[in-house]
Parts: sequence; structure tokens; C-alpha cells
Amino acid sequence: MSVEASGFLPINLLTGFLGSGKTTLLKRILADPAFADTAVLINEFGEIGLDHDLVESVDGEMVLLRSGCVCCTVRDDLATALKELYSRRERGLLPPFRRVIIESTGLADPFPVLSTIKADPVLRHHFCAGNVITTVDTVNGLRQLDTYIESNRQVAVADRLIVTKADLEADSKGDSLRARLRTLNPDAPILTAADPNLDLSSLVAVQSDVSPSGSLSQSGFYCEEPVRLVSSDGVPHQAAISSISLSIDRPVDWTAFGLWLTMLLNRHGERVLRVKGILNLNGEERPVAVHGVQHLVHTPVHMDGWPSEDRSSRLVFILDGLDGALLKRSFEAFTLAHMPVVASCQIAAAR
Ligand SMILES: Nc1nc2c(ncn2[C@@H]2O[C@H](COP(=O)(O)OP(=O)(O)OP(=O)(O)O)[C@@H](O)[C@H]2O)c(=O)[nH]1
Repeated sequence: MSVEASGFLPINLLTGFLGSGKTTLLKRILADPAFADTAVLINEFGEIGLDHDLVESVDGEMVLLRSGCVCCTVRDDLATALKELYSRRERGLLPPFRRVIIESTGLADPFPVLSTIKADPVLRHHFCAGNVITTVDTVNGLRQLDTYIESNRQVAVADRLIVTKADLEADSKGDSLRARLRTLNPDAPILTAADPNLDLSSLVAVQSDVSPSGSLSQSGFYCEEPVRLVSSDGVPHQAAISSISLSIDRPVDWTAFGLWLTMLLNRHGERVLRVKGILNLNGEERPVAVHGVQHLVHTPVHMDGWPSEDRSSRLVFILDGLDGALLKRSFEAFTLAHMPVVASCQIAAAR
């Protein structure tokens, strides 16, 4: 039975390690009119969620994007968020979206996400599995696969693997990454994000045959026996991972900030898994989005405007074995002298 005939709403899981390009790919999908009837759930790690804003939405937990897509943030319970979304659609409170894309956190082990959908009888009644799409960063991907079990799981479960940032690396590194991906997941097509002809429809696809129960066999969504992958030292890495969120309510000096970030990543890049933020810079009307992944700092981008009334600068760091309190103190010392910084640390729970 075709998906349309089945009445099930397909769910695509968009996963991939921290900073590997999930939101970038999501924005590309949502910008395509063919996907205007999409609902997006963004699952965020860190106290200050930023992806929601970086998709250029307005504030609030659930918003209607300019493209007509629905976007909301999941902080606690994925099953509840999906049911709420479906219920609002049925009651005519949301447009009749025809698919859901879940952007997982970069630290997520995809299996619990997938089994949440499988295990819940209500969800099984309304939703079916679309492709699991996994982004892998050419610059940092091999090291992340060497170090983080979650990265291996994200690759193993994929129906489509998207290699990102190939434009920033030599071809030989891209070739090594592809070879590694092939060993972890021999079946999934490996596609390149930089390819202007990347067929988004085949990414956001659904297996053509949907059984009435909604169960699908090919996708990792319905994997009964999760693939067992063991990290090199056998230690779960989540234990050392923490996040710190910094919020600064006065404009930031770009030069001082840039110097501080460069020094931080030069010294501790291995342990700064991700930094992303929205900055209110001295002399700038529009906010600037900054992104870093380990030693790599991406070119800062001026956003179209502030996503909400909040004009404070916000930064989220995800750290592996680096003390967030020390990082905050260093930030204050370098960039803000004695300006107040509101910060909080939390221990990560990979979802
Ligand atoms: N040059 C280049 N930059 C890219 C590519 N894909 C993503 N980026 C950049 O990488 C940075 C991180 O991209 P995001 O899309 O935010 O990554 P993410 O996986 O959503 O990050 P998290 O949600 O924090 O895990 C941004 O600065 C992007 O512009 C790519 O193919 N080439």
C-alpha cells in the first residue's frame, strides 16, 4: 500500500554528530516549496536552545515558518510532542502537514528515538517510518567516529548518508571517510551535501510499501536488535560531556570575542565538541550566528533579524571533559572584563 493510501504520516529522522550540518540541510529542505507541508521537531541539547532560532523562526515552542512549515522544539518527551502535533493537526489548529522531520541532537543515540516511535501504540497508529538521514562532517567525521559511539550508531542506522563540508577538505580525506562509512553501513547511499543536484525528494522518501500496521522493515526505525557497537575504551562517553550556556545582555566586542574563541579552540578544540551562538555585536543592527566544531570555526553569518525580542547574546558550548565553570571565567576575563554573564552548567543526557 502506498503511504498516501495508508493515511500514515511519515517521520524522517535527521541525525548526525554535533555540528555536522543537520540544521543546514534542514533549512535547505524547508526552503524547497515541495516540502512546504512539513512539520519539524527540533530536539535540542543545552539549556539555551538555539537551532529553533537559527532556522529563523519566531519565539515560542511551536511556530509556523514562512515556508508554511510547522516547527517546534522538543525538550522533554518526544512521544508527547508528536501526539500533540497530530492532535493539533486533526483539530485544524495546524495546517494539514503531510510529513514530520525530527532533527535530533548531535549527541543522540538514534535507537531510543526510533524505538519511542515504535513502542507507542498511538504513534504507530498515525505515523510510519521515512528515511533516517545522517549527516557526517568531512573535517571532523573520522575523529568523531573514532571517539564517540553515538556517531557510529548514527551512521549505522542511516538510510541515507550525507557527507558535509567536503568543500573544506582534501579529496583524500573525503575518500577515507567514505570508506569508513561503507564499512559501518554498506547499504545506505552516500550523498554529498555540496552537490547542487542533491535530490531532496529521495532523501525525504518513504519506503513504498507500508503495511497496515505501519511497521516497516528496512529502516532502522523498526530495528528490533540494535546494532551493538563498542567504543574503543568501552567507556560511555556521555559521562564526561557537559554543556554550558552563556547569556550576555550587552553588546559584545567582536575582536575580543574572536581572539578568545580562537585561543580556546587552539588550546582545547578537541574537547569543545560544539559551540554555537547568536551574538549582539557592538555597532551591528542584526545578530550574527557563530558556529564552531572542535578546531573548526565557520564563517560567521549575519542573520536576517532577531528571532525574538530578546537581544542578548547567547552561546552554547558542548564540552567533553572541559570544566564549564573555567570556560565561563575565561570568557569573562577575555571579552567582558567585569560585565555580568549569566551561565549555567548541566550534565548531558544523550537523547
Ligand atoms: N563549508 C561548509 N559548511 C557547512 C556545510 N554544512 C554545514 N556547514 C556549516 O557548519 C556549521 C554547523 O552547521 P549546522 O547545520 O548548524 O550543524 P548541526 O549538525 O545542525 O549542529 P548541531 O545542531 O549543533 O549538532 C554551520 O556554520 C554551517 O554553515 C558544508 O557542507 N560546507
